[in-house]
Amino acid sequence: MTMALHPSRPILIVDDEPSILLAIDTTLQMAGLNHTITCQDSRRVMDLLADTPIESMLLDLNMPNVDGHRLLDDVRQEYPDIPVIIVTGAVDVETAVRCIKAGAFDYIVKPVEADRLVTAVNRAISFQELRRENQSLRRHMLRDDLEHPEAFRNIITANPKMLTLFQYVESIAATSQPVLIRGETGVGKELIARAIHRLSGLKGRFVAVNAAGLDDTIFSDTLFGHAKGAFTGADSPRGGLIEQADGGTLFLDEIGDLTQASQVKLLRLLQEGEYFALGDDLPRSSNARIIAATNQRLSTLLKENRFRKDLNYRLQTHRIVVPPLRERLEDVPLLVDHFIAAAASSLNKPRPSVPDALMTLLTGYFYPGNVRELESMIFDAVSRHQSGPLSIASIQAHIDREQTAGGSGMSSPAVYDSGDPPISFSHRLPTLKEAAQLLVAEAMRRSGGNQSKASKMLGVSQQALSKRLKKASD
Ligand SMILES: Nc1ncnc2c1ncn2[C@@H]1O[C@H](COP(=O)(O)OP(=O)(O)OP(=O)(O)O)[C@@H](O)[C@H]1O
Repeated sequence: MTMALHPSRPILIVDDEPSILLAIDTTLQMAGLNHTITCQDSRRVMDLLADTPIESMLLDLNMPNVDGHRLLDDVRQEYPDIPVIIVTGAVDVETAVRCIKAGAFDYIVKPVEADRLVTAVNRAISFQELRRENQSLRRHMLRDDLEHPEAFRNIITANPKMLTLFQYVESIAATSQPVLIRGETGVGKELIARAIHRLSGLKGRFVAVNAAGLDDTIFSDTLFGHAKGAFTGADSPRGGLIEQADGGTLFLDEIGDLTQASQVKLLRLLQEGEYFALGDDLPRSSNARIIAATNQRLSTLLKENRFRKDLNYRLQTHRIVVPPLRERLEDVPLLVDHFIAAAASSLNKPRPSVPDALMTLLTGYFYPGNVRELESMIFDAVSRHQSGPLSIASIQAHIDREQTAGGSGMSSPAVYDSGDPPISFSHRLPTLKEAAQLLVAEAMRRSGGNQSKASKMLGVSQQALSKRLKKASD
């Protein structure tokens, strides 16, 4: 029987003397702290930390090459969350004070007493558990600020902007005014629209219509229905989707694609609550609440006279902008977990684990197709999965394809290519923050996920790159 590893992340022991490494390791193992890594060469420590998330660290001070003081400073700077316990032969008070001032978690003098060592390490583990619990509580507290968190249960996020957006949704859900939801493709606009409907108290149905590519006749027929004989083949009258949304919500997706004629009809519906079925002169009335969505910039369409000002004005009462996934990369690990569980259950497979390198790749990607793209990458990877951790291959191949093809061609704000010239932008320039994320993602892709190579390409230290990737995934 294999024993469970404790703690879940390893304890790193750094000392240049093999006999001391062995003694400390054995003491910890005997106390049930069996998840350890030992390192005799202090020059390797920062690389090791970049590759492996650790729980806590035991650090000798007097070592050749990089001494413990310098390492303590570097670790505190790059990984301030890791508790560092100094284990040293130096008994003088000044050294101890200097280490504690530099941020050491504890200070133990050699020869090491087993009890003292085990207590210190256990304290560091409890400290880490408390810190993680705090983080998770903070996430929940943000949700606790909501009156009806259950309305958003299928929207996975820990992003403060999204949670503020949920609060706004709660405050406007019960009004009868239209709502306009903007955001790139696949960010979850329809999920938000459904949450609004759930919170609205409306008894009718939620009916979704996608206006993309519909000419005025098809749009009108789909939405408003037709009278008998309205056109060839209209042998009997038929109600449109607006009838099905009576007393409920009509979700009109891709309204930026509406023809001018359809825009006039939508405006009438919004202003008067009236519409005409095709081939009918008598107006009918509707009490459906309208939620419209678009992934286009209406300001651009307005300037180009492709969207009516009066319609835009009518839609502006309640506006919601859903941030793209690349601006809330902290959601990626949560979404990955969620989609892996969903995919494993729908494909009737055991849940594979996610290797760190895969998570690093995923948290450095630009996501032109946002959450939908992540969802389909994960489903694809799980469906190909045989055994062991989830393979990086299909996801890496997807990212490579997207990047060499210059994005998905959807509403990708920046399209770039791995050949020369290296970067070209489509609809708008990315912000500096986006451009930095883009470069990091590209370097990680070109280096096959190798941080050391990627950091050289980017001209930053591996620690700086690792910090950036970690920040994105925390
Ligand atoms: N935060 C989220 N948590 C879980 N699933 C999500 C989240 N956001 C989006 N999804 C999933 O991603 C997919 C796309 O979401 P949705 O259709 O709501 O996006 P959209 O912005 O309306 O896209 P489009 O503009 O292309 O119509 C859906 O399968 C949805 O369930």
